[in-house]
Amino acid sequence: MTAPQLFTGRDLLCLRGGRLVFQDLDFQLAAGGCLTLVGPNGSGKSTLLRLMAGLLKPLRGTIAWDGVALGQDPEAHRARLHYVGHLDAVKASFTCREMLAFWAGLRGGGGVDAALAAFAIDTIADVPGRFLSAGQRRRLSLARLVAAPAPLWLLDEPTVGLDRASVALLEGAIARHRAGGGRVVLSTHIDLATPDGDILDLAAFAPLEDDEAEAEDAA
Ligand SMILES: Nc1ncnc2c1ncn2[C@@H]1O[C@H](COP(=O)(O)OP(=O)(O)OP(=O)(O)O)[C@@H](O)[C@H]1O
Repeated sequence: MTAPQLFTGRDLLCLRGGRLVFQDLDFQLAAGGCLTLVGPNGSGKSTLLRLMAGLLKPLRGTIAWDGVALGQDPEAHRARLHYVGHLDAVKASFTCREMLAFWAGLRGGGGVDAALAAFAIDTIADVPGRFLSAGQRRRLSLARLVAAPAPLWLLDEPTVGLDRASVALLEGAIARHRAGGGRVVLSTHIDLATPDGDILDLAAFAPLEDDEAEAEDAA
């Protein structure tokens, strides 16, 4: 029997702006898994998601996919993930359908109609980005997860701006992704249904005052 492929972080320590954000942090995520990052403002949830995406590097520790450190094959890692951050990269002049077709084209996916349906934006498929409400823009940003499948979803506060019905649509999309072996890491300040998922509380990895002073000296 072969060992399951794991997405792992070991002994992570991260500085931002010369300040220690978290230390001694480990995580592990198997196929079909979901990891929910919680913790107070500034505890490092967005920072950890950016490390997982390969957009930032830890000062110490290693993040690896199936035992291969992200730095060894950054292109392969970029190709396997979708990162949805706080900003919705929606073009003002593109309709929802055009935007999804553009994203799908970039990633070799073709599920535009499925993506429109998954986030109930089929009724506004031909509305240009400039006319979308905040919640509609967010739904469009999330729909690209479905338009161009990728094994790893990294979602930074994906529910911001969503109404209750849209939160339920997101929960459904995450459940289907996981059922197909996909992995999800998300940060949230609200309860999101992620059955059998794991929770990582960033508050548990906050530096002690002495550690902070040391990090500032070292930076
Ligand atoms: N670009 C940056 N330069 C310097 N420091 C930063 C930068 N971005 C974030 N930080 C700092 O890193 C720490 C962690 O921020 P981060 O955004 O990861 O927290 P968070 O847990 O996602 O917070 P929130 O719940 O408010 O979204 C904070 O102290 C923040 O001030």
